[in-house]
Amino acid sequence: MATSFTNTSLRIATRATVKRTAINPSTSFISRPRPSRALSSKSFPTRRASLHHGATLATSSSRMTQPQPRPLRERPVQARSMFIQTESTPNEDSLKFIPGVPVMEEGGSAEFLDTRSSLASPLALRLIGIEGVKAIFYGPDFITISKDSSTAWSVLKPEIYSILMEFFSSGQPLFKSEEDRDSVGPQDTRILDTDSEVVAMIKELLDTRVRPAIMEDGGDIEYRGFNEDDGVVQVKLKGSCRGCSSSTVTLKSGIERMLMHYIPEVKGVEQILDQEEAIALDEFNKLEQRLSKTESGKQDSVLNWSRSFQLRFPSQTLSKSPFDSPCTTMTSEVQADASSTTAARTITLASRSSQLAQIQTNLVVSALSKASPETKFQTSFMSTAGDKNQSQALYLIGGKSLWTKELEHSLLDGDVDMLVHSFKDVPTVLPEGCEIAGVMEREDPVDSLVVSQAVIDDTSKGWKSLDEFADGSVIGTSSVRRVAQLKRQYPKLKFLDVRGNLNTRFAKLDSPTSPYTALILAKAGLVRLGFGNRITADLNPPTLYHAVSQGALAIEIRSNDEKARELCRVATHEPTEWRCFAERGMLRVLEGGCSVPVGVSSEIVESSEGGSTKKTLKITGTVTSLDGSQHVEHTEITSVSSRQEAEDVGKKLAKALIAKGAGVILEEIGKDRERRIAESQEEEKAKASESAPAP
Ligand SMILES: NCc1[nH]cc(CCC(=O)O)c1CC(=O)O
Repeated sequence: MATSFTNTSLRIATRATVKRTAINPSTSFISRPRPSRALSSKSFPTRRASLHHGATLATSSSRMTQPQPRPLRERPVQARSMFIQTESTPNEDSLKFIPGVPVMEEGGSAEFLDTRSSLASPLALRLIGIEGVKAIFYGPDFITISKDSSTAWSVLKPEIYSILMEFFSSGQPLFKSEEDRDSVGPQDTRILDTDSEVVAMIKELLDTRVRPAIMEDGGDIEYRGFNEDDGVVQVKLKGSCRGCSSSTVTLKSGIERMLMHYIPEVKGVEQILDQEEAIALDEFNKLEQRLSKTESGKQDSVLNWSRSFQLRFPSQTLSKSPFDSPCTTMTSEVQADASSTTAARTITLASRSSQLAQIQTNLVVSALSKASPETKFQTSFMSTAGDKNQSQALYLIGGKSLWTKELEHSLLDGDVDMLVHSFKDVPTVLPEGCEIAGVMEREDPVDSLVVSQAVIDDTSKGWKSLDEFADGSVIGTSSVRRVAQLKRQYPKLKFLDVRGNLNTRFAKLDSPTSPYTALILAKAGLVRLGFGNRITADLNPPTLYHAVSQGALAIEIRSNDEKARELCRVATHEPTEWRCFAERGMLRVLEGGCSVPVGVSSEIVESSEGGSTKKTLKITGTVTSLDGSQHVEHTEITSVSSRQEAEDVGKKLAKALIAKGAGVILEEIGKDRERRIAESQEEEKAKASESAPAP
């Protein structure tokens, strides 16, 4: 990373918490019409096995001692459905390509550093043949490609995309033969009969705890040995971690501490470096020393920086979770003083790193660029608490700012300038210093029913609406709002949580062992991701009132950023803005986040009245008890002439709902949530004491 310090994108290059992707809508995403079926009926095995001592460790390890026969099979053909996503890694010269289909289907990983090793895999061979490509790494569902720093991604990407598309749509196997696959895959963490208990535990921890987190950032770690005399574990960092300076910090503060915590015999972790990595690291250390000596305000001629710098290492890295994504929690940050402004300011838009969030951010960028062609925009993606916690019910994690908190930190720190959110995920109360300055035109805000393909194809069923579903049919949704409203009208239906991105959800829906008859999802997300053709029916009010601000995108800025506010204003769709502010006004009074069963529907009707246009807001709000037994509904119809007035109508609506009994329903829900949170905390505590290290 040291070489990238020489330009003005200093903060970009060094903040690993912020993932950046250059804006180039035509190449960032390559999309084609979706097929009528889900991409893959196979969901990835999760490797986040929980770690217990003794017995559990032994049983889960035996799985690894007896490798299963793994027949080489044709890959499913994805001819019409390729959608390749890229994700930046903490290493500027490594990029994660996510084809949306499994890569290493049986788990594991493989790395190719030259033509010779690439002979095992036709895909790797083609990729390594691209001039400027230095290494290829296969993960479970991604391919990390590393380049030399003198070649730009913009030069490499088109060819990489076309090779990946061609390969994944051909149905060819990833490896030439089974032996080839076995020869490249990591054998390192397979637990052998000859391994001591300590080594088995190290391998288990690396495999179940460290590896999945590192893979998030496009890298991998390999176990290389354990010295019983001095207690040092040797590892090798691969993929995007190869030659990346922040991975050294990760190694020391994260992996080492964790291994030492669980295994008292471990006294340290040491990285095995290739020669060129050793040189790069040495350079980094020198630079780091130089930086810490640089005094405030002094000119640093070598790097041409004009301001003061701070070198900050996070002081506390392992407060709660023993190990999280290495580069989001443990990284060295070099930060330039943010006040070094230039005439042409580049506006950085940030969002979550999900595919939908990236698409939405790009939509906003193109709207802003249209409104202000002379302004430069770039994007930055990061994962949030909501993304990381995929297992717990949303209802229980509950924190209203699940999807926005980390992003808001970056905004307030001045690392980014605009946050792009699904408006429905934005809490009604924003942090001090932040505000919503832009609202883009809304997609259809309704929820849609997506019936499983098997049920549609089954001639004895062929159900296309909730009315037709047999008693006991299971609907997949994690939204208490949807469950509450539908329980009330369809007591025959059952509801089951479903999480993950849309591909994962469709895979769950269409799996042969699927418990679900159908899913209910926001139409806007389906449409934006190109899954519109999977919609079986829309569920309009009064069957189902949608979530507050559903289908709209909001741009959040720092309140003191006039330039950003001005840009947002031009790109704002006023009717959407007013409707959403009215809906949020209601929710704010009801004090609910997206996890309370509050539904809404709104419209603004324009009419001419004596030469001027009159805008009439019609808004209906609903509050339903969790079991569907109680339900209140109220409608306001008022003429409005500003966003503020619209918001006030929403507040008035909320008060009317409370007067009709909504307050009692919400209070009961609040109590229920507290009880369930307490229960799940008890469970966690019990689990934690079970798995605590032996004294
Ligand atoms: N809570 C998840 C969420 N947040 C935003 C959307 C996409 C739809 C939108 O922009 O409102 C979704 C998916 C869903 O509810 O199905």
